[in-house]
Amino acid sequence: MAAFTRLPDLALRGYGGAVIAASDESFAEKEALVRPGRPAFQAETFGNKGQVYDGWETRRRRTPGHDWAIIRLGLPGTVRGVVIDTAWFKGNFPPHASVEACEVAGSPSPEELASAAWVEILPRVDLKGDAEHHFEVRDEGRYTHVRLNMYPDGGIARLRVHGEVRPDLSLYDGLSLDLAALANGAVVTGCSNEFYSAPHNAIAPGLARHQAEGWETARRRDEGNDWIEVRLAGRGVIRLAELDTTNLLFNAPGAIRLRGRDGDGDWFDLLPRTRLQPDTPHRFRVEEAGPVTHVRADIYPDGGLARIRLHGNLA
Ligand SMILES: NC(=O)NC(NC(N)=O)C(=O)[O-]
Repeated sequence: MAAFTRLPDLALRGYGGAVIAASDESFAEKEALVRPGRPAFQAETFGNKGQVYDGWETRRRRTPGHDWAIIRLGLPGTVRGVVIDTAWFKGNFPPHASVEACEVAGSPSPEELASAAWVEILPRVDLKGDAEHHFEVRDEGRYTHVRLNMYPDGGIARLRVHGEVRPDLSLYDGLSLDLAALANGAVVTGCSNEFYSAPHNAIAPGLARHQAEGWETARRRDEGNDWIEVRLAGRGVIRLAELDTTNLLFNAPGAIRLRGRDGDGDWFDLLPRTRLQPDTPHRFRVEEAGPVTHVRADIYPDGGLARIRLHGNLA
């Protein structure tokens, strides 16, 4: 698997991504492109529009041109790689695709985006049927939207746009914010175990609807404890910690300890070892702590967290 897939998928529906326009979606809906999870398939499930696919599928073109879809990134940022997945599209995959990107502030309509300064971040590539294609992107731009082009027509199950989140934090000037939020530019820099679900889930937007939408570790069989480390959105002072064990009923940690460090400095306590309850959104004030750039949460002994939110102010 390409290294860039460790980075968050900026287009993911759960991160606020949306497919806002497409040239055509006669056979299967464009929204599927940014759905989480592997594409599903059941043979010979014919509806009134043909075989049912978990993906975006256009009609067979009878005119020149090509099909395209515009995706608003939920998290604007720099793209390091894209995954174009033609899963289950075997006799109807597009033989070629390309990806463009643009940066437009605010909330532009699809019509307004037509005249944006689109940059080709992935030149036309060859595609196979029923395959996950990984393409590295070498472009330092910050983008808010991407346009997936397929030549000439066909079906693509998923588009993943992995990269580094680059939010516009000027909106928060003078205000407090969640310094640990992925959407604000925080990133998980390490964790002890991610057997069941990814640590980035713990700093994702919104609430976890079930256990798999949080971070969950395997059962520990030694004397140690699990932990997660986050590089904050910026250097800041934390005032309030929200430590959410929602959906962890029989596997919530028994306790948690929060420590912070400022750059390369030593770790110091933000929250001493504190008891946790299962399936509970705990809130704790953080008193008298100096500015930090990184936070480490130690959970005892294992389990995971649905969410970790660290509200405060940029220093
Ligand atoms: N059997 C098919 O999948 N046919 C086609 N697509 C759908 N969805 O039925 C097609 O023509 O590309």
